[in-house]
Amino acid sequence: MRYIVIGAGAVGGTIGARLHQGGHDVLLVARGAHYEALKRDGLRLITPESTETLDIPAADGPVPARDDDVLILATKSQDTVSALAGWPSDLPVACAQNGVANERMVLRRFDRVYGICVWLPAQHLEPGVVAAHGHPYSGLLHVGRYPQGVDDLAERIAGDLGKHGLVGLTQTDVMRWKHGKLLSNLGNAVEALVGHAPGREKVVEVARAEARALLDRAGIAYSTPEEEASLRGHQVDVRHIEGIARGGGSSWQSLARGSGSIEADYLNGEIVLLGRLHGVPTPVNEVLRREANTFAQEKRPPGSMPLETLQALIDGRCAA
Ligand SMILES: NC(=O)C1=CN([C@@H]2O[C@H](COP(=O)(O)OP(=O)(O)OC[C@H]3O[C@@H](n4cnc5c(N)ncnc54)[C@H](OP(=O)(O)O)[C@@H]3O)[C@@H](O)[C@H]2O)C=CC1
Ligand SMILES: CC(C)(CO)C(=O)C(=O)O
Repeated sequence: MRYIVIGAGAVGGTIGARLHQGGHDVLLVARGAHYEALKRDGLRLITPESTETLDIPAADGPVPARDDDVLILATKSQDTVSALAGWPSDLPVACAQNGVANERMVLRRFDRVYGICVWLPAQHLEPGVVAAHGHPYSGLLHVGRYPQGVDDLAERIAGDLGKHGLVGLTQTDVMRWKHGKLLSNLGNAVEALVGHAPGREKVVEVARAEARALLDRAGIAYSTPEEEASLRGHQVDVRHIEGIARGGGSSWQSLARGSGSIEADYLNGEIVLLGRLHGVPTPVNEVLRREANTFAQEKRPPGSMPLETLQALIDGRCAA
């Protein structure tokens, strides 16, 4: 089997590197300066244990497909549709992404779709260089067929992911795990806006409570942090890699790179969408979605909004 990792950034780069180290055939798909660096110098993976430069083939777009290809999609959700353009729709696609919208978007064009719930703290440091902060494993990945079930390919993908540096598990209800992860990722926008300001956890908790109430009302199941933690256990302890200040999670990194877009429409925005579908107001997640998008569009630095400003915007919206 050949794993084609589309979007070989923080998560995709780490997954591609770990699969390659586990002895699998891997192709990394990237673009711009990152692609040029991968092609010229290989992928440098920095972990708490070691730094290795891996010679993994790279491409900057679709290549002639093989029967045994599996696409691992690891772009931000806003790039899902464009990143898959040109890839044959008879290939299986596994979405190693946050949020719960990707699998459905992909299923419009591809009939074999898998969800991967990704617990893998990682950072795309510069072109060609990725850091994965988990120790002793870089990440825990739950794999399942979308919308539900486990088939032979899901077993194979989980097994292959688990061969080197990652923990791969199958789940018959992978979207339940991804909804649990979505609740956790509602904090991404808060971190991107106010950084690690003391007291920010209160805002995050209000956003999560708003979302949990909505998921309950909509009858959507989600894994709990306790369930997740009991599986993750000590397998993915986040270590500060010497000499690398982590900064923040994936949304924080989008702002730090000045990429002009952020995943908020698919994280807090997923709650806003669901609220609209069910006629339930979601003022807290609405403000977080809107402000994160504004920050990204205006290329404002991460963490530069005072917590008091964010709190006042939320209070104002809740009172309206
Ligand atoms: N980083 C983390 O710690 C974690 C992230 N996640 C989730 O994983 C997913 C990926 O996040 P992350 O790895 O952080 O994101 P990154 O931005 O680091 O990586 C995504 C990569 O996809 C590339 N890309 C986008 N469109 C295309 C395209 N058409 N062709 C080729 N490459 C493309 C981007 O290129 P460019 O830079 O040019 O846009 C970027 O290099 C997200 O859903 C995120 O929420 C989940 C758990 C942890
Ligand atoms: C919080 C974290 C790192 C968990 O893996 C994540 O999901 C993200 O950065 O988006």
